[in-house]
Amino acid sequence: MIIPRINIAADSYKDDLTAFSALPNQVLVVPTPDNDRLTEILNNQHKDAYWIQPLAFDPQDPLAQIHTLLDAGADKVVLPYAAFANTDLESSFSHIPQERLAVTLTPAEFAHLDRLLATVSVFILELADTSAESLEAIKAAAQLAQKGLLPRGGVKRVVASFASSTATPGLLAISELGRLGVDTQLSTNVLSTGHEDGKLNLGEAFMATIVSDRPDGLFPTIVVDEQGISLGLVYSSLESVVESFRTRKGVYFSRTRGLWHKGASSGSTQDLIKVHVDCDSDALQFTVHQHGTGFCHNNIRGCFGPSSGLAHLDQTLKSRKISAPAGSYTQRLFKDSNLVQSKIMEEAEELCEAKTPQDIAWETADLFYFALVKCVANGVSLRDVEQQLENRSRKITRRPGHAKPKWDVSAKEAAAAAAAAKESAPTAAAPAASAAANQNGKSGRISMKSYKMNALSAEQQSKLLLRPIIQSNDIMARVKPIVEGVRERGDAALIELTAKFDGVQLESTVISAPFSPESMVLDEKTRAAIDQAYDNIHKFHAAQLQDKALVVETMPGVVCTRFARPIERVGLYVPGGTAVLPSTALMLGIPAAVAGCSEIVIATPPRKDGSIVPEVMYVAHKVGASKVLMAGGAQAVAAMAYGTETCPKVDKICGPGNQYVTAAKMLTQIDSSSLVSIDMPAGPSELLVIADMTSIPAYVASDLLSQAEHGTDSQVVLIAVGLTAEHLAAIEDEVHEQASRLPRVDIVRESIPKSYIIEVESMEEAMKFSNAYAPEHLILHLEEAEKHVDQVMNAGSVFVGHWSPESCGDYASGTNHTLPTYGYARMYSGVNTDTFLKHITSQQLTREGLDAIGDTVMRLAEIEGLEAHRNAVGVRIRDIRGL
Ligand SMILES: NC(=O)c1ccc[n+]([C@@H]2O[C@H](COP(=O)([O-])OP(=O)(O)OC[C@H]3O[C@@H](n4cnc5c(N)ncnc54)[C@H](O)[C@@H]3O)[C@@H](O)[C@H]2O)c1
Ligand SMILES: N[C@H](CO)Cc1c[nH]c[nH+]1
Repeated sequence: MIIPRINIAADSYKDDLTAFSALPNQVLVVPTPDNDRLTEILNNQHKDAYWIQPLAFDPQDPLAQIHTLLDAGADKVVLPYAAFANTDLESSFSHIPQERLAVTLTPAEFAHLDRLLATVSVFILELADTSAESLEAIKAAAQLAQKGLLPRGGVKRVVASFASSTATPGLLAISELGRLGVDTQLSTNVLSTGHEDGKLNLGEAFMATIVSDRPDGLFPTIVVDEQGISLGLVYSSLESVVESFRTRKGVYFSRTRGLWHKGASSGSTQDLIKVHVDCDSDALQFTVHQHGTGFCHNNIRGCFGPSSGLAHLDQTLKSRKISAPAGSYTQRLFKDSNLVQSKIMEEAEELCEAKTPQDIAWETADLFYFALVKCVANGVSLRDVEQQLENRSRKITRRPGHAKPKWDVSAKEAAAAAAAAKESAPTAAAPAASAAANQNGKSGRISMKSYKMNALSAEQQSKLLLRPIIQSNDIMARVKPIVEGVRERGDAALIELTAKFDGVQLESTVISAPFSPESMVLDEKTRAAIDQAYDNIHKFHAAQLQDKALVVETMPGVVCTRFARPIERVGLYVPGGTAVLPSTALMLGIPAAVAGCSEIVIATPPRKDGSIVPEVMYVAHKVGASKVLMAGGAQAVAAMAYGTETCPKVDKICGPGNQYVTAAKMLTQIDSSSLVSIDMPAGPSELLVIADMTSIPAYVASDLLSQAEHGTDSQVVLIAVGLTAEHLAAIEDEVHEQASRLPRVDIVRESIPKSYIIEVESMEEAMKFSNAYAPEHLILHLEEAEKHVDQVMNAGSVFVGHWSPESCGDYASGTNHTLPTYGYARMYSGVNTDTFLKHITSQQLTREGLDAIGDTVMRLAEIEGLEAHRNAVGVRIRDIRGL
């Protein structure tokens, strides 16, 4: 093997680095370790395996300089024997891995080689000539040094170094050294990638130590890409290697075509990165950067098939960056760095929360995907990332590796434990202590972002209308196998998924009516509250029922009718993930019962003990549900959509839920084999408050927080109409103070930063923004609030004036709380009695009526070319008119 010695003090050093970069190692000779050129070379993230040979060290602290060089990415530091001569090797060098140190020895110092065997891995023997005497000396040294393997694998190396051009060895001498297992180090002054007088050709010198074991004298050559992934197997000849070093391209020897410049005709050329020789010096490995479609003539990347895993993802993303299909998710990610950032944070959090091996693999895959999107979007390849890892592995001084305080979970847990201990102490001040404990070690003000409408561009205003990002593609990918599992394997899948996601091992999945009294035992106060809520909600929803048919005589003798019929079988999803919501059972069950649905199935996640909360069971009983399905999430929706052995298939699924529930509703709705419809895509709760100077800060803040506490994805918005700075500050103070006292402060700490305040000058501006946002809930904290209801065009439900907290609508006033979110209030109504009805129309015509309308129908049928339609009227008209 040839090892070029590059003097980086020379003017030609950059050209030399490039010309000899394909060799596995280079020795860089530098005047001192702290050399600017060297720093620049080592700062390049694609460091080569450089052996750094400083000619002079700081005598005060040579070890510190060696550490610095190794940490900076030097593969080895080359020291003169003098550095080891009068030192206790054990105490000075044992902390430096042997494979990171090389020593230069003059002929007079060869005898000391023995002493260094446990400290260095490379012995560079300086030779004045290639005389038989010199070769004999180096042979003896080699026999001594090459005994045994290095502790971490690999072998010790002996290198013959020829200092001056007068002593340049010929190819024969290099070959002879190679047979002894000795590498040859040569100054770049005596090497050339071309053919220059008085210089050795690099390719020829390189090949001098390599011996083919084939009758045709060729060298099997494995071609790999930058990541070491095999592209194919080819053959090299002396001539092709010489040409490859000269052009720094992939050049091989084709047994049919001779010298083969890869890609010359196809365009799939290769930049040469490295040439390695195998351990017994009879085969080569070319590392290349492959251009074009790939290496293989079958138009794929490699002859052994396409790449897989991260390398495949890296290539796919790179090609998508050039030509992603318009509107594709990846294209959206490339354009929206905020979206990528949000996804990385989201996936990192999910990975931290993942517990099972399957979930950890899933979340890691998600995180890798978005991280790689960020890399590719910014021109960073997977190889660059791997290079960073390799660079880090070269450091010998380790960082402590502590997490930043913001992410230090142990510190947070310690703080939470301290706060909890303080809370339980008899002298602790209850509210403050509970706030500290509830914050789970987090501190800092809980505040919404703030904007002034007149400072925002139209584009910025539109961005504010978007809800916190929900990645439907991702969620869909997770939900699909769940839905398919339940469709194909019914109850068995349901039981498995409930164990996985809800941590409950169920024996059976459904409770059938009549429900046992023990399952719905409630204290009096709770029962009375549910009863009163039930009565009000029932009253309001019963009033919506039009039990009389609509009858209109559109022309004399032409009577059109519309009448309602209940949807027979309905499935009601009652969320139960982060909060148990019997109120949702009321909001869905009552209109279904009022509408007259004959089969009502209520699905809700079971508690850890495998039971359903008695409040939900009591509501199920009151609304006449036939079954309670003990399942949550996508699996519950799938069970109701397709039916299982125990869960009846329903015709419509209603109810809110998290993103898995919503995605499953949408998936099953578009599957025509399920024949199921849904109410609407109801997602994370949201609220918009419009407040003027008559608003009461504590009330405004309490309303905002009432929805912010639902989930981390909830969003609340405050439109401040002409508020003074003091008034606004009072609301913000209330938000922080009230939030800090909430048991669900952890959720609020995540949802409030996704929420915002927007200051406007007038009510017109406020209403315009609110209608564009189309909130699920709208609260008017305004003077004479009722006068503004007329201007509300888009909202799920409106709460008018200071005395109408949104919570009343959530529970008991009578209106429904299952409402459209994400802006769907532009086109959807909240759940109501009609949700559980379908309308059928009918008509009856008299003889006179048909006579009067007949010509119109026949003409229109004629225009559409539908003769049978025309004839159905014509055949009767002929009788009526006696034609
Ligand atoms: N718009 C409305 O009218 C309205 C009303 C009430 C509640 N909500 C909303 O409903 C939502 C309720 O969400 P929730 O999570 O508390 O309860 P949920 O019942 O909707 O979801 C819980 C279920 O999600 C599934 N799940 C959890 N992690 C999963 C994962 N990693 N993969 C697959 N499935 C998983 C589990 O099966 C679990 O049973 C909240 O966003 C709330 O704001 C909306
Ligand atoms: N606010 C929710 C609708 O977005 C419903 C609810 C249930 N319990 C309390 N609130």
